[in-house]
Amino acid sequence: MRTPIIAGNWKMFKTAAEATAFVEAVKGKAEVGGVESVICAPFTALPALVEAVKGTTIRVGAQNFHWEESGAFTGEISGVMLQDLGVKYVIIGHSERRAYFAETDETVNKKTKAAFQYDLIPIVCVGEKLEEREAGRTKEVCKVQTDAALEGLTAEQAAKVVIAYEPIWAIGTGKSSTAEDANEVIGYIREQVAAKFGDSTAQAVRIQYGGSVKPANVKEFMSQSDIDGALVGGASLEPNSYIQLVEGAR
Ligand SMILES: O=C(CO)COP(=O)(O)O
Repeated sequence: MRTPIIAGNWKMFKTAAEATAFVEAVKGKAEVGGVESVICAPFTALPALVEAVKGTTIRVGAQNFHWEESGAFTGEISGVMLQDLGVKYVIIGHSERRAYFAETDETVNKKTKAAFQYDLIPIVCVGEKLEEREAGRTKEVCKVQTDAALEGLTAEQAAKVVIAYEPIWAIGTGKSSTAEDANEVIGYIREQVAAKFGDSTAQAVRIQYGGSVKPANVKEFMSQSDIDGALVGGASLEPNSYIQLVEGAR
């Protein structure tokens, strides 16, 4: 049995004070037995967030990091720094980072491997652009990105990775994939994990759907056989909406 995981990706929203106020509002509510609840915040809000979630089951994630432990990398944050704060998850290879910040399959792989050195659970994002979907290349793109991200991991590490399937055309557009389509692609991604690491690893890996998930549609996605949770942008920013997302994953 895979534990469902709802992760809010706050992107470039919320100050430290706003993050603390958010946790005060969702405490005890966005905590549902059998569902993992993770908030991925901007770096500057992480210390406040780690403090605020103490005594709750909510976990804290970052949205990026550098694979080197330290060095002359101006503006970067390393895994050991996140670990030091008490951060438990990190989003890797979000399509916005691939599109605007030169993230590649290679850097995604370096970061995915590095995450395990610092006890960070990677949430690895894959997904196709609109023109790739229209050209019938969705599965091919997801296979290439998944294979590249997981290259060089042990089966034991791969089993702990969370993969987020986020069709790029569905992000922030209000146009979500149908639950059936998302389930088909996610099932295919699981097959790729099985081909690389074996069946038991593939059965353990959690694969989320992301792209315009909201309280009104989360249950539909969660009712699908291969969808183990959601990575949510816009609808994770408001406390009541976030609570409903976590409740919807039960
Ligand atoms: O990019 C996303 C989560 O990482 C999805 O964003 P939206 O939920 O705002 O579509």
